[in-house]
Amino acid sequence: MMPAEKAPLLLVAACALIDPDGRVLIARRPEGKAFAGAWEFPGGKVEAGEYPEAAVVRELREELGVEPCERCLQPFAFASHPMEDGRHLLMPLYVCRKWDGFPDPKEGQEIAWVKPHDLSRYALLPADIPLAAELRDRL
Ligand SMILES: Nc1nc2c([nH]c(=O)n2[C@H]2C[C@H](O)[C@@H](COP(=O)(O)OP(=O)(O)OP(=O)(O)O)O2)c(=O)[nH]1
Repeated sequence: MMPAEKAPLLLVAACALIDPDGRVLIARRPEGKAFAGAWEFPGGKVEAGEYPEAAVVRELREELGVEPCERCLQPFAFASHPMEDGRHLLMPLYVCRKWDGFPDPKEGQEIAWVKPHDLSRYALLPADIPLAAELRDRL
């Protein structure tokens, strides 16, 4: 899709949790959500007045019951992607290697710990495909 010259931005913040073996946590969007069945990095929309790191902490808590160390969220890459509804997605992706708690899917989503070079085997959301390539090449 050709990007439109003007489009309202949708700001979403996401995070790749990295375990001690270098695997990345991805989650499968549950039934009932837009893009159900696609794999993504945990995260969600940044609320009005919220900064992106706080949005990541809030979403990881809500979706997975984990408490990342906010200082340990490391900016890694971003997605800039035209959406089908006419908006334009801008999504910083952080990486995080330190958190409290054990990731436990709270919203019926499936989760997987995946080696970066295996991320391409999963049906990721389109905006995430270049991010997966960056994780493979730079992590
Ligand atoms: N969380 C997340 N969203 C992504 C990724 N890649 C991508 O294109 N998106 C898109 C899908 C959605 O259009 C949007 C995020 O919306 P969402 O529905 O997950 O956010 P949310 O949890 O705040 O949603 P809600 O409360 O409105 O249901 O960003 C990704 O890796 N992680």
